[in-house]
Amino acid sequence: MLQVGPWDCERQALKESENAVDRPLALVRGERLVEGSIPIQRHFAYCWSGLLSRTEERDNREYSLLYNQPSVLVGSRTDVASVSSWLAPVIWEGTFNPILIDSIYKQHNLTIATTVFALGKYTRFVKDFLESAEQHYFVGFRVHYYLFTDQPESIPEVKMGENRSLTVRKVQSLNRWQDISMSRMEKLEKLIENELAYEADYIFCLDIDTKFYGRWGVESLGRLVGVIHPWFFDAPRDRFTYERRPESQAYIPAGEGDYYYAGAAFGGLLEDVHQLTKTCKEKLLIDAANSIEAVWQEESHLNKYFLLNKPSKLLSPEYMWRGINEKAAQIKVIRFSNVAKNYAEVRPNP
Ligand SMILES: CC(=O)N[C@H]1[C@@H](OP(=O)(O)OP(=O)(O)OC[C@H]2O[C@@H](n3ccc(=O)[nH]c3=O)[C@H](O)[C@@H]2O)O[C@H](CO)[C@H](O)[C@@H]1O
Ligand SMILES: [Mn+2]
Repeated sequence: MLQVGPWDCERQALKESENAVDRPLALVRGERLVEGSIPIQRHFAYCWSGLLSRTEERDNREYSLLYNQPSVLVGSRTDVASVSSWLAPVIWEGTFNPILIDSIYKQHNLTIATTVFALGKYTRFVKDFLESAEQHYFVGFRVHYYLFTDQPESIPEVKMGENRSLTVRKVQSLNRWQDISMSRMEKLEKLIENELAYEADYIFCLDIDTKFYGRWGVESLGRLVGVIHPWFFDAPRDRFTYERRPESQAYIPAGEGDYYYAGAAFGGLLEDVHQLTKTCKEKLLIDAANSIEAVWQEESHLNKYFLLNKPSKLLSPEYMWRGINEKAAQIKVIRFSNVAKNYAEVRPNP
């Protein structure tokens, strides 16, 4: 007589849906894995996906995470490079599994310091930046924002989630936007040196005239992290707007360079970003003493630094896009983007 157990019924039902692959990931109890067949494991994965925290609280036994087998033969993206020639990963949508990577980093109890500057009329960008960050940026992780401004009184109240905080620092007003932009390097150097050592593990330094539209999470963490500039990701390097005058410390000769990196976002471990900001500040000072200002200010120096000190991780332009309405075939998700601004109106000088 044919024995039909409860597992067989479930197995049958699941076989039918087996081709609807890409089920959400979930924690599954270890002993079920031995008992069930593959479709049954998937079934549990699916059914339990909403219950992770509750089952974890209830039961301290070991859990394993179910997900599609990673292939060593086929990359998940074939239209873009997901690794540099020095073997730094390039992070694109589809190259990582958000739930898996979150579960790995969750165990480490990390704090991500995040710096922004809003001087003069740029205070108008603060509200959208912070509100959108609360929705998309390292959700579920500890984030400490540091906001530097010449007008602390005009910084709006933004409701922060659990384990998230904002520190506002007053800084001196400056007359030229170029000086505001460049002065960030020194402020960051000092912040890391004087305050962050016991406060944070990683730091990201971001432009404020921006907004988050999609996940920016732990997949972005690395020792030294650069973001590929959205206007140059598909350009040959002779078109990159590197500083081309040998008199500047930011000089990069024709025929050299890897990528063109955005000045609007970089990060990494405190120590590595400290070294970066300190070096860029020193080079900016040497340039100033020689009466030369690099064509894209600190962004030019950042590009020189990254040429000599290769980032250990690269973020695709999904992490610093041109604008929410701008499209490119390779950009499947806009995570963080410039917001439109009238340069003449918002900047203190041309
Ligand atoms: C997408 C990108 O990579 N943007 C870079 C680019 O132009 P951007 O046009 O993005 O520069 P920007 O005007 O946003 O200035 C950079 C940042 O300086 C701050 N700020 C500037 C002016 C001001 O009046 N008040 C104020 O607070 C603010 O945080 C702003 O986000 O080149 C700049 C340097 O030339 C920086 O490297 C920017 O990061
Ligand atoms: Mn900007």
